[in-house]
Amino acid sequence: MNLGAVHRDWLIGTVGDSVAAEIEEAHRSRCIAHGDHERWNAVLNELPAVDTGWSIEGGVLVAGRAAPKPEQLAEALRALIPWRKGPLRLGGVDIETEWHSDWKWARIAPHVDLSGHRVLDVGAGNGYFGWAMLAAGAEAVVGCDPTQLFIHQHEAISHFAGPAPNLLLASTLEDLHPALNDFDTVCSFGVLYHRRDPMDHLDRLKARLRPGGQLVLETLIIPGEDDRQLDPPDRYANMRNVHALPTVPRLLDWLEQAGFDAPRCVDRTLTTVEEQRSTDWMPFHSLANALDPDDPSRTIEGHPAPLRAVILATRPLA
Ligand SMILES: Nc1ncnc2c1ncn2[C@@H]1O[C@H](C[S@+](CC[C@H]([NH3+])C(=O)[O-])CC(=O)[O-])[C@@H](O)[C@H]1O
Repeated sequence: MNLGAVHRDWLIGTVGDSVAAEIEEAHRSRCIAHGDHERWNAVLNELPAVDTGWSIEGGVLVAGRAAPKPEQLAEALRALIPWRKGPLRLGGVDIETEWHSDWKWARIAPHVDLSGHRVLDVGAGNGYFGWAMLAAGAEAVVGCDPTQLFIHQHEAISHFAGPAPNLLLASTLEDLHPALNDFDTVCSFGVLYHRRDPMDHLDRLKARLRPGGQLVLETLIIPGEDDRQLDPPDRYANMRNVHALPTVPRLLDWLEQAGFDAPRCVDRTLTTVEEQRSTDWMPFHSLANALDPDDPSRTIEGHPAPLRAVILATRPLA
């Protein structure tokens, strides 16, 4: 899994030849380390050649002209299930993803100016938001995500979209090459609560920003105006890997402690079973299975149901 020419050229122009080669090699070796890589790669190699191009239409990422045999293409793309982030239309095939990621983006976009920005999207999934960010004027988006399936999905999307400065590197934030820094905007959507040490995550996000750059943080919170956090002792909404969930005041306090300027909350929204749901393209359990059937304001473990906040903050100039 090498990077496309546009992605390699962008890296070379940003970090130089030898570091770009190191980044590409780390990406390749992480992708091929997965036991399903050969199977996923075979799908990518069989994708039909179509006219490329992309646009976002009513929140749907539409990539590539309609393929001549849509049923065959749909069958091929099903081999990359579960499709979580979208909605997508690839080569004319509609992929109803688990998440209406366009709804999340609609809550974030009015508050951020990405014009001409180099953006880092941490935990980018299949890179859906990268396209939305390019459409909003970003110059280039570098996503990182350690989940190899999502990298293969990004390859499939890029096959139809054609060359674009929406890179997706197979890496955690912690392992991302140190030369990838000085971003104008760093985004972390849906990642903080998966980290055992939220302060460490915030420090790492700050380190990737240029002085004066903006952080856009989206994460699960709990309701309340007091300074508190929930540390789920076991699962939260069926997920094993959820750690601290703060109130907004506690979250803003974390950002101040991490040395960000002017942290502020611009949105709080309950996640609905319309926004996150099982579909033909993500046929496993989803949010509806994680809520108490008698009281959907609670998770099945008895915690407050998923509530998400969007926070903006700035890395100080000095
Ligand atoms: N250490 C890490 N570094 C980077 N990525 C990580 C790490 N650990 C996990 N991930 C990745 O973070 C993503 C979390 S999902 C949010 C996706 C998108 N942002 C969204 O907002 O829809 C959660 C959700 O669906 O809410 C997954 O793709 C992981 O592989």
